[in-house]
Amino acid sequence: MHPTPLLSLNHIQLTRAGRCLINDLSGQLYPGDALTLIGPNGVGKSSFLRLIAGLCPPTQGTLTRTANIAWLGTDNALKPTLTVEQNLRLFTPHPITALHEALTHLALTPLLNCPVRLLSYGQKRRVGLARLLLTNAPLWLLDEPTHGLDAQSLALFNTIIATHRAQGGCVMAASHNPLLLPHSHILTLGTAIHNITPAPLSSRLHIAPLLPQHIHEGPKHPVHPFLHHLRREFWLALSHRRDGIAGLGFLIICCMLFALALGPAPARLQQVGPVILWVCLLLASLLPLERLYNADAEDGSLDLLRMRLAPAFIALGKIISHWVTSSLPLLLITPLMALFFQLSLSSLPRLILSMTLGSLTLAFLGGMTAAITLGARQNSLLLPILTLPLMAPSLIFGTLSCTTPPGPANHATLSLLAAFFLLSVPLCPFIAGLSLRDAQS
Ligand SMILES: Nc1ncnc2c1ncn2[C@@H]1O[C@H](COP(=O)(O)OP(=O)(O)OP(=O)(O)O)[C@@H](O)[C@H]1O
Repeated sequence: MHPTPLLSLNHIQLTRAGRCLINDLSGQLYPGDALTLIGPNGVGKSSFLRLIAGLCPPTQGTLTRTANIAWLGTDNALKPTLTVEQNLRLFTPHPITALHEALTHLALTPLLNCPVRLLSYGQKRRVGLARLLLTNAPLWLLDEPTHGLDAQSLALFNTIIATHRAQGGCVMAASHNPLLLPHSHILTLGTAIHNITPAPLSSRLHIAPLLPQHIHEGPKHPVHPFLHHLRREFWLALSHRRDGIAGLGFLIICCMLFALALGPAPARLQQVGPVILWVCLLLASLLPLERLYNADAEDGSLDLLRMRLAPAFIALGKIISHWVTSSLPLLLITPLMALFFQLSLSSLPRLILSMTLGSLTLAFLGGMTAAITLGARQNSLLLPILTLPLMAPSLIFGTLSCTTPPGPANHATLSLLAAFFLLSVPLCPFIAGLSLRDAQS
């Protein structure tokens, strides 16, 4: 029986920025195969890999993958403040034995507890390669995988590639070195006709034609990828506690300054207090939004997330974790802040309910605008300019709900506030997802 191809390309065309990079490319890759993409700078090697990874759609043609993919881009998708072990556990929790095995294969065991910011370029690349071993995905897509590696690391790289192929895996790599992967098909980009040059027959004979059931897929993850994503986001937010502390500091100082400026006039303080609290919460919650997608986009993690989850779910996970780690602590200290404005105890439940609804709406709107402005220069300016006007209706009804006496009018303002929130729940992650997809492709 003939093995099933892991990847089939059928008359693929790829155009970027109006330039045709690939035209009418067809071919298949089977278990054990390797393909090296070569060609001068800017010819489309990375773009082609992104196309195979599903990060960039073909202009024409169809692509069929029968195997999961593992991705190593030009960035290693590593968080500088986390250790090697924490970075490797960030995307998927692996059994400790698998992790140690991967680290041993890449001679990284002594660096297990070292923060990634202290590693050299080549050591970071080796951590990126270790992540490949942990994915258990049969199809590896590698962009300049050996960049920065010394002779010893190159030998380790060759060993893991050979082992992966012998186990029925398949490797596709962009490189300026056509000899990077031994016995590899070669695809030279930048020529008028793109053909995959087959590897020499003799070199392919020693690769056993493994059947798909022989592909090493490893254990399936027990928890849904969205829960992994949420877990990762909470973990990262906790490791960036400074952002949360900055928001708390901002809220406390602003409320204190307003209370001092207004002076000891209880009636005035009670009248404007809820409005000031509302505005301060809004501004404090905006502070960490700029980093929501930027950090992951810059280090290549967003590409890895895209391969596991639909973009709308990436946005949803980030919005939830942003609200829990940034806005919830602000809400929890609201009763204390209310003391500055001498607000009565009886007014607190309404104030907290309206601020909760408002901060949730802001998290969803901010999650959407942060995705829309991703990649834009000056996005730290654009973000509040886009978000704050969208928040205006919630701000108006939120502050009204705190200042109107209990009754039908008050219920109406709270209901409208809740309606804005409910509207933002499906709409904002959806729009954010579209923006993330566009920003990456
Ligand atoms: N997001 C994008 N939007 C539009 N055009 C892009 C985008 N990314 C890359 N390009 C263009 O696509 C072309 C191919 O780029 P790509 O990065 O795929 O080349 P490459 O062969 O990998 O280059 P290198 O060897 O320098 O890494 C270039 O002309 C580049 O300007």
